Amino acid sequence: MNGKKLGFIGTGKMGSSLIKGICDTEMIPGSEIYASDVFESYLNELHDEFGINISTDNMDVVRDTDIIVLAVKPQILKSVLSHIREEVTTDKLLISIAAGVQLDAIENELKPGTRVVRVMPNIAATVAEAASAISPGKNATVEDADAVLAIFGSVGSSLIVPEHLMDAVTGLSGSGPAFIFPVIEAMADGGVFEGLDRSSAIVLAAQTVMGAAKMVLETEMHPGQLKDMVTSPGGTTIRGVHVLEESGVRAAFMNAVIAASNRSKELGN
Ligand SMILES: NC(=O)C1=CN([C@@H]2O[C@H](COP(=O)(O)OP(=O)(O)OC[C@H]3O[C@@H](n4cnc5c(N)ncnc54)[C@H](O)[C@@H]3O)[C@@H](O)[C@H]2O)C=CC1
Ligand SMILES: O=C(O)[C@@H]1CCC=N1
Repeated sequence: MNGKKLGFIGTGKMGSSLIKGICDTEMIPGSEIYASDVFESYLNELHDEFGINISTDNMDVVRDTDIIVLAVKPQILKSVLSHIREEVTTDKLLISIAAGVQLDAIENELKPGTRVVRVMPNIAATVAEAASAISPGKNATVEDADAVLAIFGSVGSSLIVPEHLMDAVTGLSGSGPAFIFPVIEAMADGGVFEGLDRSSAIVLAAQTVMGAAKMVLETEMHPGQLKDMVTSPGGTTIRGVHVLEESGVRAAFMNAVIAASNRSKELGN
């Protein structure tokens, strides 16, 4: 980070997840992180746990830092931008993680030449396993894009996508953890139905999802090929796969991603 200070405006679920992930991985020490929120209790918790600098005034964060993550709800982003506009000089870099809000809508609220990068991370930043996609704005430099890739790469994986695909990313990996948590819960329910205790069932289900994901990422084999490795002819797994296919599970997951992407498009209008 070359001594650059990082700021967060908004320390709710996503802001605090990013701060926790970044502090835990020691990408940036808490003493170099500044955060503001309207709720003092969120700030105090983060200050006590990670030693970050806190304020209830967003202007303090803008003044004291070089890179500022906007982690407020899309619906209030515009009012936050208009409030901080005068302090956002061209030597600062703004990062928006707001779902749906397009780069030009952000840039238009700020002074000409302001450097903005749009990012869609996910909540797994809190355990340094986020999937993040990044789209640099028209004034962002290559160094800006690299810095943002490094920050979000420190709490998971990060890649660059053209901005028109950000809604797709939001539907897939931004919202995706909420599609997988119920899968883990439901698989554990199945285990409980068959007699396992709840906590063992949850550990077995969660580890199974993590192991399957790791195999996809590390072997680079097609998920279908990996599925075939588990399904013995006439065995147990194919019986379960048949039930899932009868339930239309693939279409349900596709439709969930499409619905969430469509909502992201709506938020941008
Ligand atoms: N929750 C998630 O999994 C993800 C959220 N996002 C995006 O992150 C952003 C934040 O979402 P969440 O953290 O889920 O929402 P949240 O509601 O948990 O956090 C928003 C925070 O902003 C604070 N806030 C409200 N008005 C403010 C103001 N004027 N100045 C400073 N802080 C203010 C709130 O007190 C709250 O702590 C949204 O734009 C969302 O689209 C992106 C990826 C994943
Ligand atoms: O549900 C939402 O709107 C936010 C954006 C992606 C994940 N959570």
